[in-house]
Amino acid sequence: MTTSAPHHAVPASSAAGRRTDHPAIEFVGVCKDYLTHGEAVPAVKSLDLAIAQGEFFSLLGPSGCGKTTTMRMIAGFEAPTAGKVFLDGQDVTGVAANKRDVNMVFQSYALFPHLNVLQNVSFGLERKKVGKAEIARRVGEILEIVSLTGMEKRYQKEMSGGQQQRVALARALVNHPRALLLDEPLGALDLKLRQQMQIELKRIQREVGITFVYVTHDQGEALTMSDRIAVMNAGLIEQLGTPREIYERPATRFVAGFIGTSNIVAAPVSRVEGGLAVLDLGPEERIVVPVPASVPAGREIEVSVRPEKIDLHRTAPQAAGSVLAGTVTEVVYHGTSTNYTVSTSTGSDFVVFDQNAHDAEDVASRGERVFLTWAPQHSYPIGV
Ligand SMILES: Nc1ncnc2c1ncn2[C@@H]1O[C@H](COP(=O)(O)OP(=O)(O)OP(=O)(O)O)[C@@H](O)[C@H]1O
Repeated sequence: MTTSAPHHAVPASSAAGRRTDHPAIEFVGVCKDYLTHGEAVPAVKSLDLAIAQGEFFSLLGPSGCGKTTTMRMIAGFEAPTAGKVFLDGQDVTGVAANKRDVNMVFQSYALFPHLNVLQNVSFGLERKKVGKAEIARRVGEILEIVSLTGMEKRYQKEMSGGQQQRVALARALVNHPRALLLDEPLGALDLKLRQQMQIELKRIQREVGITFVYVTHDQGEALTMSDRIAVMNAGLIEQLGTPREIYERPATRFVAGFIGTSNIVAAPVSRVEGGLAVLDLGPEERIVVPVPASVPAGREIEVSVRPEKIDLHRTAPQAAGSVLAGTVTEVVYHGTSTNYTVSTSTGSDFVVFDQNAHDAEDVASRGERVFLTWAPQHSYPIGV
């Protein structure tokens, strides 16, 4: 096993009883090329990343962006073409997968069909020759955490998909790995069960205190469960932050478009007043957005605003912030909200989510002229 001097220090914390001054997982200048038909094709390009002890960390991005490759390099199933991988401050770049003390959970549960729940979860500990009483204690504890107490005698075919995934989780957690890697583990479940399991997974992670690295292309899933998210695109991290930071302040156009729905307008700054840029779009139409002092009048910027931040009016409003006029082209009733598409003079269609808190006669109809307003702090410039 190759080891190096401790890498660099972060505040001490504990995960599964482990105390260390290092990130649970760290990538330094990691690149991964795959050799395809004699040609090196980059899958991960220069990744620097530190995942804290006990963190629920998600890698989020579209198909082919390099999420699974990144995960496989943590597990040791792939070796980086360049750079180093550290676990708890220890250089594991050349260490075999079975010596890394990380476990993986996949979409397919890969349970032993001829073993019951108890036997499936005990299997790894028995192979490690852990004592019978200790196995019973640890298995009992983990089955309680994943809410499977009472199902010890069941076989795979006698359980629902969600229950099978809990067994797979219990089996992966029972020997207290340094980190648990989860690759789209809820992909096979239907929507309702998936949403239940998202909340359950977060609770389980909090209870066991083990670092979870979660791979998904589902932004809702990542926003619901993660402490932090790395949004990946074409082998690079586009943005790394808390769910709120990623959603409220997408750093790039890609992130703004990939996470939720964004309305984006590009226009020159007419003037800057007290930290707010005003983009005049017509006699009564303007966008008002906070900008840093470095943005001068005359510069074209892209401004983004989320659909739920916009108020829709059927008569011209008196508003201090942004005002746009437009025509409703689409009205879709969603139960909790009505979603409007509004064609505006900016050349972009705007999407507005209107909470259904008012009477049915207040709903605007297709073809109607409407006004959109939102507060300055609810829009932000992209990449400024
Ligand atoms: N073994 C391999 N050989 C050659 N190319 C590969 C191999 N594995 C992955 N790739 C390529 O590397 C890139 C990243 O793949 P990766 O599986 O990491 O993406 P992903 O984000 O996990 O995608 P998905 O969500 O579809 O699983 C893709 O372009 C993929 O085609």
